[in-house]
Amino acid sequence: MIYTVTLNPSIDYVVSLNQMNIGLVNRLRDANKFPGGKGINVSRVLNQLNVSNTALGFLGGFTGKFVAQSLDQLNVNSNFVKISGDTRINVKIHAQDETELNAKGPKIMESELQCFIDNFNSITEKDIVIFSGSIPENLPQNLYDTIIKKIKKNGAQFVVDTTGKGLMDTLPNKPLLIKPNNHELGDLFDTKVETDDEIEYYGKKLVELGAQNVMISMAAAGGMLVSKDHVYRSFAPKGKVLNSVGAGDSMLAGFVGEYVKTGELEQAFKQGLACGSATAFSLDIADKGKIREVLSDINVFER
Ligand SMILES: Nc1ncnc2c1ncn2[C@@H]1O[C@H](COP(=O)(O)OP(=O)(O)OP(=O)(O)O)[C@@H](O)[C@H]1O
Ligand SMILES: O=P(O)(O)OC[C@@]1(O)O[C@H](CO)[C@@H](O)[C@@H]1O
Repeated sequence: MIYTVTLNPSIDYVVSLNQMNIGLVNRLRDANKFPGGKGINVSRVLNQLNVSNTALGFLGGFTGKFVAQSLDQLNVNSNFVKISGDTRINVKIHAQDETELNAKGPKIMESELQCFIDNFNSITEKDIVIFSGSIPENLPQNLYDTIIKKIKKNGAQFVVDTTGKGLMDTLPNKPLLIKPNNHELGDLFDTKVETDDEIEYYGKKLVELGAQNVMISMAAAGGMLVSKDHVYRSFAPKGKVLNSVGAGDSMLAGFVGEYVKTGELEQAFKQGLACGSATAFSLDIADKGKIREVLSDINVFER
C-alpha cells in the first residue's frame, strides 16, 4: 500500500482576477475551492493513475469536513485523525502573477499526534510512505525523520518532498525519491543553481548522500532525474497554464505511480512530467484524460 502524509491539509481557495490592486477592493472573476495539501494532491493523482493509496494526516472543524467530504466524492481512501482545531484555508491568487497565501494551520494536541503515529505500527516492507508539505508549527520539526526511522525498521520505503535541513536529515535513510525544485536544490547547498550541469552536479551530491532518486522540477523548464546510474532530462511541453499549484505534487505522484507498476525509471520520470504539466494546464489537479493527452508530448533523453 502507498500512504500519503499531509500533516497540514488545506482548503485551497483559488481566485482569479485580471489585476490585483493592493490596498483597494478587488472584484474576482472566478473563485473555486479544492481539497489541498501536498500529500492530498499526491493521493488524488495516484487515484487518477489507478494506484491504490491511503491519505493520512489531521483534519478538523468545518474546513476539515469540506476536505473529508471532497475526498469521499473523489473516491480517495483516507484515514485522517480528527482534531479539535480548524483545518486551514490557503488562498491562491491568479492575477498578473500567481501569489499564494498559506495559513499556519491548527495546533495539534499530543493525543492527536499519538493517534497519527499509531498508523505506522503495522507498516510492512511492501509499503511506501510519501511525506510532503509543511509540518504544523507546534509539532516537532523533525517529525518526518522520527517516523521514517520507525518505518525503516519494518523495511518500508519512503519518499519525501520537503526542504532544507528537514530534507537533508532523511537522506541517510535512503529515500526512494526526493523532489526538490531547482531553487530548493540550490538552497540545500547554500548556492544558486542555474545551468543543467549545475543541477546535475548537485543532484548527484544528493544521491551520494543517500537519495535513491532525485527528481528536480523546474516549472516551465521541465525536469531532471538523477539516480546512481542515470541522468535523464526533459523539457516541459507548451500549453496554457491555468493553475500550477500542485504541479510538483502531481509530478511526484506520476513518478511513484508508474514506478510501482513497472520499476522503470525513465518511464516513471516521463509519467511524472506528464502529471506535472497536466496539472499546470488544469484549474484543479489533473484528471486522467489530461494526463494521457500531455504524456504523448513528453520527450525524455539521457544526458
Ligand atoms: N508552466 C508550466 N508549463 C509546463 N509544465 C509545467 C509548468 N509548471 C510546472 N510544470 C511541470 O510540473 C513540474 C513541477 O512543477 P514545479 O517545478 O513548479 O514544482 P514545484 O515547485 O514543486 O511546485 P508546487 O509546489 O506548486 O507543486 C515541472 O517540472 C514541469 O514538468
Ligand atoms: O504550506 P505547505 O504545506 O508547504 O503547502 C501547502 C500547499 O501550498 O501545497 C499544495 C501545492 O503543492 C497546496 O495544495 C497547498 O495549499
